[in-house]
Amino acid sequence: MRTAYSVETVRTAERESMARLPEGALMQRAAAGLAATCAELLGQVSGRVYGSRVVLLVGSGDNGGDALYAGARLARRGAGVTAVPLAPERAHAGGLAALRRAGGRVASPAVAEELIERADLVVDGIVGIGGEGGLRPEAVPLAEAAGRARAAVVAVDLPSGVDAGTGEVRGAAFRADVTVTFGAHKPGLLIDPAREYAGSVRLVDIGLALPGEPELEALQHADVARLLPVPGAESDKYRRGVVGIAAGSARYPGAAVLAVSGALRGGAGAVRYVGPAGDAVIARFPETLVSDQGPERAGRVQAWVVGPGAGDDAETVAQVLAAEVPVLIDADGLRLADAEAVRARTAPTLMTPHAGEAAALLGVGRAEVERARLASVRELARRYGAAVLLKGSTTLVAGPDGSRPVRVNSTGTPWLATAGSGDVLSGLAGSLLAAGLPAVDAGSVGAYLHGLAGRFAAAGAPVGAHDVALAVRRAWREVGEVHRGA
Ligand SMILES: NC(=O)C1=CN([C@@H]2O[C@H](COP(=O)(O)OP(=O)(O)OC[C@H]3O[C@@H](n4cnc5c(N)ncnc54)[C@H](OP(=O)(O)O)[C@@H]3O)[C@@H](O)[C@H]2O)[C@@H](O)CC1
Ligand SMILES: Nc1ncnc2c1ncn2[C@@H]1O[C@H](COP(=O)(O)OP(=O)(O)O)[C@@H](O)[C@H]1O
Ligand SMILES: [K+]
Repeated sequence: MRTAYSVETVRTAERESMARLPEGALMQRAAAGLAATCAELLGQVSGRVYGSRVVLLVGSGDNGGDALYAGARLARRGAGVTAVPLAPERAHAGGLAALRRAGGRVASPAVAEELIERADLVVDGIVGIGGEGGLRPEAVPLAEAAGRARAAVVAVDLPSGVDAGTGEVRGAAFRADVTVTFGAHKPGLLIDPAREYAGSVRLVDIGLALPGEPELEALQHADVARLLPVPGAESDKYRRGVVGIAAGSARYPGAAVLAVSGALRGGAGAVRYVGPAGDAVIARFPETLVSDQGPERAGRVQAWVVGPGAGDDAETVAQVLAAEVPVLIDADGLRLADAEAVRARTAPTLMTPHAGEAAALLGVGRAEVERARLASVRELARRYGAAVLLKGSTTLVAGPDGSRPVRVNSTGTPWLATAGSGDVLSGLAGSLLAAGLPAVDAGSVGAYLHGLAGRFAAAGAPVGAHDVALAVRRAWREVGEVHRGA
């Protein structure tokens, strides 16, 4: 499990470690890790460290201190290192002295853009977890120059300008090729839009003992492998779970077919389809149990999926919400569901909106949800008393009370932004619910497999939702391998 901790938790751990260690020890560990990554990148960009040109952009806090000490290490290896302190009188004094002792130079912000243009490596040490608000105006031209330059850009702890705790980006921010972060991932490094600014993220262990719960957790292969439902010798199709799919309409029969295609690959022993698209479903998947009697009379299921392509069929949604089994609500179902009925449910509920649907439920604009995904998913979970999976470039899954930790999915690909791929996900996650997974696990395991399947199906070229459904089996096998190997 990969985790991310809030700034507050990291600060507490930092204080505890500092009390035990000699002064400056944490910063030296951070700087050593940072310098190692810088040296590696210089090797890639200019073939060597010796003789390469490095520019340090230095703010007035410890983030700048990290950059200066790392710069001193590079200067000792023969790099030409120039520091540009944005507020020279307040730059980290020990760091500046160390850089000078190692042969590094110090330049005025007036020449920063020129230096950046000629650099092999730019180190963004302007601001880290002490940052508030967006990048300050004087730093904006530097971020733009770094974006234009051919130099590799390394961010210290975080790209300056992004919000460490939420992943929000207000205005300009540095775009890094690599971010070297210390002690723990910060939530912003795993959540868009900030995640995109961070490039690839490397964690340097500086020996922090992190107490308390993480803010975010990301499942990895081994975690998913442990959660996958696998039939035992005594299993039969009913014991494996029956998932009911109440989806599709005369207008959107394809949504039903796609939800069923996901459900057939999610571990339930049988898929029951209820709705007006039975003929289309059977034509594609003869193994489906089809009924046109409505959810109440369709026969037993262990979980329902309701909503994909459902049009305006509010009665079906109401019937599903009244069932005493886990329910996944997606797409039109989210619009048609009565909020009181959702809150009154006693069995688990998993809602799976994309940003637009989440915005409609919260009564805000879509951009607001995309800007603040973590707060949005938590707020929805709290309001509905339901687990919520917020889809999109970063998929987040929050438990019913929106508390910590929220799961973040790391496997997706933008190729998944294709019509109907959400329907596949709802069938898949619903099937996992029917197989007995708790709502947050069903959502996060579903998103994990779906993301991996999207990668396999796409392999660098466009895909349709159907291709994603087909690739779920490969994703499952790949994850399962870890388990068998363990
Ligand atoms: N956690 C750990 O264990 C360890 C942490 N370490 C490192 O310490 C870093 C945290 O250091 P920190 O607390 O000194 O804050 P930091 O991020 O340098 O920024 C504060 C300064 O920036 C300024 N400033 C504020 N907002 C701004 C903005 N929007 N745009 C521009 N400037 C802005 C503000 O200046 P002022 O308001 O005074 O002008 C303030 O003085 C952390 O990220 C990591 O790198 C490691 O050394 C080892 C162990
Ligand atoms: N930029 C992106 N990066 C990664 N995954 C994405 C991106 N955009 C969309 N997705 C994923 O694609 C799927 C789209 O679902 P949804 O928006 O419901 O589409 P539809 O309604 O057409 O099925 C979701 O799983 C979502 O997380
Ligand atoms: K930074």
